[in-house]
Amino acid sequence: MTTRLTVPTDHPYDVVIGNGVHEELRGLIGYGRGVLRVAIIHAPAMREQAEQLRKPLVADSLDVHLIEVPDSEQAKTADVLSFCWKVLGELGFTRSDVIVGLGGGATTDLAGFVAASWLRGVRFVNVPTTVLGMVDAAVGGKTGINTPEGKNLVGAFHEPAGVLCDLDVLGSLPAAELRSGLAEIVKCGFIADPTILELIEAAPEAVSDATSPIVAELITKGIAVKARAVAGDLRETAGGAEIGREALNYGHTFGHAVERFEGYRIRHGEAISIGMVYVAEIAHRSGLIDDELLARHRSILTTLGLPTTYRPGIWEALSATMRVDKKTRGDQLRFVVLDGLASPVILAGPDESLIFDAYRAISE
Ligand SMILES: NC(=O)c1ccc[n+]([C@@H]2O[C@H](COP(=O)([O-])OP(=O)(O)OC[C@H]3O[C@@H](n4cnc5c(N)ncnc54)[C@H](O)[C@@H]3O)[C@@H](O)[C@H]2O)c1
Ligand SMILES: O=C(O)C(=O)C[C@@H](O)[C@H](O)[C@H](O)COP(=O)(O)O
Ligand SMILES: [Zn+2]
Repeated sequence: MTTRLTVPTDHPYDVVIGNGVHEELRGLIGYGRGVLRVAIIHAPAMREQAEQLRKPLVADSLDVHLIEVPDSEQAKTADVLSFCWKVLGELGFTRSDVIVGLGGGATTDLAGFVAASWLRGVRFVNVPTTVLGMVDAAVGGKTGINTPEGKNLVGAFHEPAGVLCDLDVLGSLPAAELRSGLAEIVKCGFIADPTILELIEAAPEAVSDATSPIVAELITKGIAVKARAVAGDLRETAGGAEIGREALNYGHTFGHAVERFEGYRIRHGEAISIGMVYVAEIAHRSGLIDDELLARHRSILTTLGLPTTYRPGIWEALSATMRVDKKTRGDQLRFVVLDGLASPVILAGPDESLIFDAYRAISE
């Protein structure tokens, strides 16, 4: 079965989800727009998939180039970005040409930013190959790279022309990468769709197979949450009572600080898992959520084999990194917290002692 979800922004686009759907790439690229060249940006591990995507496009007389970039977070650097610009320059890549980002979230974040920055913006299609990429990174148009000072500090909002989730590629996904993607799906459950949590809690063992129907259902539900969140607030500018897209940042203020402290040797979803428990502790200590909802964070994430604790004794470093989080305004830290299940709100400027105590509660 093929599912087609539309992300209803000002420039709506489709997310196609199904098995063996790679041929749909043609439609998402959109041949009617004078496209001559396609550049497929991919990590080394995705070389075979890139060749597979290339064939039908070449048969359609397109000039298709593969741009191989380093794996994972090593791709999200200014040097790699600059390398991609050089290749596009040499190819004579024009505004009617199309970039394809093929791989996990790190690759699609980079490829999206290459597309956003080249000639001030060319079309791009994402072909995510991890659960995390499908459910989160490839959708919504947040693109970018890291700097030595922090995660995703340079980037642009640039929406893809389409997203192609071929579930067949998940057969080779390592278990740890599946778990990492499930963390972002659990996030969607806590902030917007508790049926996600119920599905996982009812059959935790079933979600250990990335190719199972339940994982496909969870991916579809997660994408639906993301599509709704970005639809009305693409640039994350909603304020006041309407939290908008910032809800998707649940667990990320602390999670990004952990990623940076670990030199990106921890997976994004693992860091976000710790970050969600951290922020649930903050909400609990602020009287916003009860014991049960706090405990539910620990229990579902632990059931999935995700971390819920972090190393002690490094508060100063984590706190300093959290201050360059994009939600910070002036010197005021802002956290996405819950004031109930599926009810995300912003907590601005919590007491330093409260956020430190929450750290102590999760560190061991
Ligand atoms: N733009 C957004 O809205 C957004 C949302 C969430 C996360 N992100 C970003 O996404 C990144 C994390 O993405 P990720 O978890 O996909 O990690 P990743 O891109 O680092 O990929 C993880 C690993 O899986 C490998 N891999 C990819 N597909 C595979 C497959 N089908 N089979 C076997 N191995 C495969 C990759 O080569 C890599 O080694 C982070 O940089 C995070 O900041 C962005
Ligand atoms: O799409 C969003 O908005 C998100 O916040 C999704 C997050 O899961 C994702 O990790 C995103 O890259 C974080 O963005 P940032 O703005 O905090 O860098
Ligand atoms: Zn994330």
